[in-house]
Amino acid sequence: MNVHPEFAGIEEHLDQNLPLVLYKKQGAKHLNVLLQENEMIYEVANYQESGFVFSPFDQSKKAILLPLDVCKHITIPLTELPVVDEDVFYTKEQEIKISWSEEQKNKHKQLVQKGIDVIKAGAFKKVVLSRKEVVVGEEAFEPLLLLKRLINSYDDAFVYLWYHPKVGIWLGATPETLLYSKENKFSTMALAGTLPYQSTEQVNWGNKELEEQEMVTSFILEQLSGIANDIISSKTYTHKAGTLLHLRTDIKGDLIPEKSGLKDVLSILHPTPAVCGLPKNDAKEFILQNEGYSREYYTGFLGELHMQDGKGKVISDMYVNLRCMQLNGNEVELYVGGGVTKDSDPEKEWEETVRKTETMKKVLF
Ligand SMILES: C=C(O[C@@H]1C=C(C(=O)O)C=C[C@H]1O)C(=O)O
Repeated sequence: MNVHPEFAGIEEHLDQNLPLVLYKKQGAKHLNVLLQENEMIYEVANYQESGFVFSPFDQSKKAILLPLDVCKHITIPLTELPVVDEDVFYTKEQEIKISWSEEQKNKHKQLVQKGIDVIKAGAFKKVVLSRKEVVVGEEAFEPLLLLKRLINSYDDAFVYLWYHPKVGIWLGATPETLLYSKENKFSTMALAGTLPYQSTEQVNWGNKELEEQEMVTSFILEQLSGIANDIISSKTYTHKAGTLLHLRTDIKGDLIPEKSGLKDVLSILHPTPAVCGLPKNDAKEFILQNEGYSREYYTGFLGELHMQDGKGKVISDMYVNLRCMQLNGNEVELYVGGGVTKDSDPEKEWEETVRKTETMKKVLF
């Protein structure tokens, strides 16, 4: 097997502390690489730029851009990535390391209970509540090795490694598209509701999951109705994401250029009730006041802004930053959450977050 000649350059780029992103789309056979040639931090100004966007959850904070005109852009066939130890499809069954305490568990359950109480009191209908879990390894984790394992494990996800010396290293394998657009055509999805995958996708979804996913679909349809034409939504179906199942509805249509640019569409959609809640502003306020930590880029979005696809067409292709982690030497911070409604059970919500950490933990050890 030939290792692609550019690969050494990527390692060197990381060693030189220069910004980069490496990413693979669902089912793709190649890795995209953008290597920024200086260490400046560029912010997205108006979403008319070209490059790779990395946006935080909290829109009052700026999104970062790796601008195409200061980046070297390479694509590497997956067959030419370096071989790693377990380089068959990564199916290793392993014991998942526990890295949470009873105290953290109780804290999260109390947060969920508070969410339920506020919903029952009529303040809002849904809120997505999350937490951060820290995993400590015996030695420093190797970002490129973790990326390779994520690629091997989650072919259906958008898998990435993003680095900026002023922000840090983030990695993830997200199942959720925020917005794809080509000319005036767009597509998005409503993804919510979670069950463990236990060797079948034929599962009976409960009312809680059906309702919380429906809220996401209705929100998206309602928000887009003023700025898009010919909106079509698919049937709601079960979508497998690693060891989890979600409910998913695909939505597509035509944007009305006079009514909305990409910036407007993104600010209308983000954060959707899949990661924030409903009504959006009340839920967001509750999150910022009560979660007790900063989500940073988790549940933000990331992806291509006005870049060429394989056929030379200019597209934008953004994903919600889920199943993600921040790497810092031998410490990894995992970010996980779940949707809370009046029918939520704090114990089950806790377990759901534990299962979500497994997506990342599987590739750490
Ligand atoms: C918030 C997360 O995931 C989101 C919440 C889901 C849920 O509440 O069931 C399902 C998929 C995602 O939209 C996460 O993975 O941390």
